[in-house]
Formats: sequence, C-alpha cells, structure tokens
Amino acid sequence: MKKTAAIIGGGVIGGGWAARFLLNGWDVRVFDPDPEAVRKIGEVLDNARRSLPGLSDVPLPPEGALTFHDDMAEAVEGAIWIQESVPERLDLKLKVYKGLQGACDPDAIIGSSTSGFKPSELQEGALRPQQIVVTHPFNPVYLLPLIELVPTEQNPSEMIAKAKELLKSVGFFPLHIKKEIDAHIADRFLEAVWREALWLVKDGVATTEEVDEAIRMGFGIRWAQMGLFETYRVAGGEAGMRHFMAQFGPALKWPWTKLMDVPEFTDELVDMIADQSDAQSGMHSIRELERIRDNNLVGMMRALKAQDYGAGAVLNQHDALLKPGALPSLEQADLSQPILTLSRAVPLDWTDYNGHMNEAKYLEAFAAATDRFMEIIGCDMDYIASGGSYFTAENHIRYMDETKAGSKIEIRTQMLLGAGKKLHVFHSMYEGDKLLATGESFLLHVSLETRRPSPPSAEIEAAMVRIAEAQVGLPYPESAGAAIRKPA
Ligand SMILES: NC(=O)C1=CN([C@@H]2O[C@H](COP(=O)(O)OP(=O)(O)OC[C@H]3O[C@@H](n4cnc5c(N)ncnc54)[C@H](O)[C@@H]3O)[C@@H](O)[C@H]2O)C=CC1
Ligand SMILES: C[N+](C)(C)CC(=O)CC(=O)[O-]
Repeated sequence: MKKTAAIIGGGVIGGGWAARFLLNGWDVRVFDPDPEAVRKIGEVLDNARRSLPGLSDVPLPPEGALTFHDDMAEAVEGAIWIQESVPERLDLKLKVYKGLQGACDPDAIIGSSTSGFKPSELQEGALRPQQIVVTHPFNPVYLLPLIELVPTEQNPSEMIAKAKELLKSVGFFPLHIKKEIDAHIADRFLEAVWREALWLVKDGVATTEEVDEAIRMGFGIRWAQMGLFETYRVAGGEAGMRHFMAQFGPALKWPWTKLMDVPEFTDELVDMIADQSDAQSGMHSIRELERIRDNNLVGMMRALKAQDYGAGAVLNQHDALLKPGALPSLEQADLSQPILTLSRAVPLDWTDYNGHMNEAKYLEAFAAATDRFMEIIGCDMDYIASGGSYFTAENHIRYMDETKAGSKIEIRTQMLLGAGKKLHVFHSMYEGDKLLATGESFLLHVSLETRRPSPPSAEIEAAMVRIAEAQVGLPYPESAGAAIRKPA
C-alpha cells in the first residue's frame, strides 16, 4: 500500500523532505500558510527530480501524489509520518503539535527538523509525547543522507526501530543519538567552525572567499569521505591515533582559536560579510548556486558509491533495498522479446556542456546492460570468481535522440548470436517509447587465467540456447552490422 507523509512547513527544509518522500513513491500532503508554498516546493522538486533519481543505479518507485491543504488536520489524515519543519521557535513548534495531535493517527511518527531544540523540550506538554522525536536533516534534504534521530526515554523502542526503517526506505542514514543535547552533534561542529570563520573575517585575517578555499581545497574534501577521527588516525602514520594525539593534543591548549566568543553582529560586521559574499558569489542566483551544489554533490556521492564508502555505501544499501524485482531474471523474462537489461534515471554527472547525456555515457549504459545480460545467462560474480568471463571485442553505437538528467531510460537486449565462445548482442535504449540509441556489442568468452578465449560453462551454453530458441522469431535489427558510411 502507498505510504503517506504529511509535511508541516514547506520551506527550504520541508520542501526537501517532500521531494525525498515523493521521489521514493510516497504520497505527500503539505500544510503551509505561505501563499508562495506551491511555487517554492515546485522549485525544490524540479531540482530534486534532476538530481536524486540518478543517484540510484536501479529505478526508484513511481513518484507519489503531492497535495496542498489549507487545514493542518486535513493534511495529517492518513499520514504515517508527519514531518514538522516550521521556523526554529519553540513556542511555534509546541503550538503546531497541539494542533496536529488532536487530528493525526496516534501511531504516526512526528519528526521535527529542529536544528537545536532537544526532543524533551518538544515533548513538553504534548498530548502524546511518545509520538514526537527529533529527525534533524541536512540541506539539501533530497540528496544528503544524514538524519540525526534523537529520542528521549518517552519514545518506545519499537517506534524508534520503525522510524529507522522508514527513514532507510527513502535512502536516509539515521544516526541514532542516544543522549539528547542542544544542537545534537553536527550543528555543534558547524557552529564552532562558523564562529571561527566570523572572527577570521572580522579580524581581517581572511575574506569569505579565502575561508571557503581553506575548507573546500583541503580538509572539506577529506571530511566528506572519512570524517574527523578516521582522517586523524591516518594522519598519525603507522603509529595511528595514539601518536596523532601525542603530537597534536598539546596544541589544543594553545590560544589558536576563539572558542566560545562570538563576534558582535554589528552593522559593520554584517555589511562586511554580506559584501564579501556578494563579491564572491553574487554573479549567481540562489537557484544557480543550488544547481552547482547539487551537480557537485551528485558527482562526489557517486564517486563514493564506486568505493562503497561513507555516503556512497548508504546509496548502495538503498539500491539493494530497491533491487529485488527491478530487472527480470532468466526465469522471469519474456525471452521471446528483447530482455530488459537496464532501467534507471540519467545521473546528473552523465550530462555535459550541451545540457544532455554525454556520448561516452551511452557506452557506460550499454556496458551496464551487457553486464546484466551476462548475469542473466549465468556469468555472475560467482562465475567470474571461478575464472570465466566475457571480454568485449567490438562496439557500435548509434545516437538517435537526446536525453537529460533525471529522465528514466530503459535498455532492451536482443541476442543475435550466443554459441560457443561468441556472444553478439543488440541493445536498444528508450525513454518511454522514444528510441534514443542502439548499441551493438560482440563479446568473447575468456579464461581469466590464460586471458585467452575459452568455451563457457554448460549452464551458460544452455541459457544461450534457450534465449536463441525463444528469440528466433524476432526480426534481425536493420542497423545491426552497420558501419559509418562514406560521405556521398
Ligand atoms: N535551513 C537549514 O539549513 C536547516 C533548517 N533546519 C530546521 O528546519 C526547520 C525549518 O527551517 P527552514 O526550512 O530553513 O525555514 P523556512 O523559513 O525556509 O521555512 C519554514 C516554513 O514554515 C512555514 N510556517 C510558518 N508557520 C507555520 C505553521 N504554523 N504551520 C505550518 N507552516 C508554517 C513558513 O511559511 C515557511 O514556509 C527549522 O526548525 C530549522 O532549524 C534543519 C536543517 C537545516
Ligand atoms: C544552519 N543550520 C543550523 C540550520 C544548519 C543545519 O541545521 C543543518 C545543515 O543543513 O547544515
């Protein structure tokens, strides 16, 4: 059955939650008194549609339905997850819980996006405190996996387990914070770094741009993949963390940092920071900056995905949740037709300066389809580990139409020859009914020990015979065997 989420407050963060749920197949009901809420959420959704689906190497479920409601009680109807993302004012948040708890399902989870309030403060005076928990996200909520999940002893353990399961099902990484504290974990770091940066600019040590360069050219990239402690363990050399602490620990007591002092937000300081920020980034609109940020995040997260590390490992776990049933096996496929070998959205980092999928990425997609076809006939990772595989000897791609980031593409594969060492496949790539490209590949079965052609296993031979017999009625593709013609 379709799951439903209610979004209370649809600004920067509520809009991100709405996009995350919708693109993972949930229905979403929004309550926000702002007359601009429909437009604002629409713009967040546009960004999310081009960036989120392509993070997965398997298709996300069909998008859910988005509705807007003038009445909060109506918005929470049928919702199993209610996400409160109203402005960071405790009185307002408590008023919202009073309003919605009278109307919502008592078993629904009410998550708060609060950056700083403790869950016990949010539960104070609530009708059912056990229903309310902190689920603190990070902007952009549709891309970044971290949710700081902060309960109190009032929240039953089954509710926390259910919250974790639901968050994981839409691709989040719930970090269970066992001891409540103002600003949880991550925002304590962000505040400390922000405070230092404000001092550095105020004292004329660095401009806003120089502060950003100091982060993004060095430790920012390092933190994105290993965090703090793992990075410092490596920095300790072979002696590891103990050596690192002995060497750099004493410096913590030197007066390097301003620690808890906060520079006063005088007009002069605000003007200085705002002017420097305008000089640094004012040539881009906020929407442009969001798109630049999303392009960079997708590229970095997909690189981490290939390493199965950090946020990339979370993406792989989400793919594994979605994978069952995503593509048919030999037993499930209608073998009399070209077989579905790829179904995914075009990732942002597959697009180029022409604003469409780059030619090299068509080959990447066809190569993934070939890998899947190999898996279907029995050349899977276990078989490869046993010493047999296929090497591609020749490829031919024809480009017929363009496609853009976020678009759903499918590849269907016809086997033209599958006998002995030889495997000849013809892939057709579609967006809906539109033929985008064809890719023809000729492969040879090899022994990974001798690196020379060798006969495949009897099981692979039998699977190819089955497909050949089933596909015998398919017309031979007109363009198969074609080459680039000599210009007239
Ligand atoms: N902006 C950020 O970087 C992050 C913010 N947060 C937290 O998320 C929450 C929301 O922050 P933002 O989205 O940045 O604020 P925002 O100002 O962009 O959005 C708040 C939305 O709530 C709506 N609203 C106001 N009163 C309401 C009510 N009574 N019922 C329903 N909607 C109402 C407003 O119309 C507005 O659209 C805050 O608790 C904040 O601490 C969490 C992570 C990051
Ligand atoms: C600035 N902020 C405290 C609202 C930031 C967050 O809460 C998390 C984020 O996205 O950086």
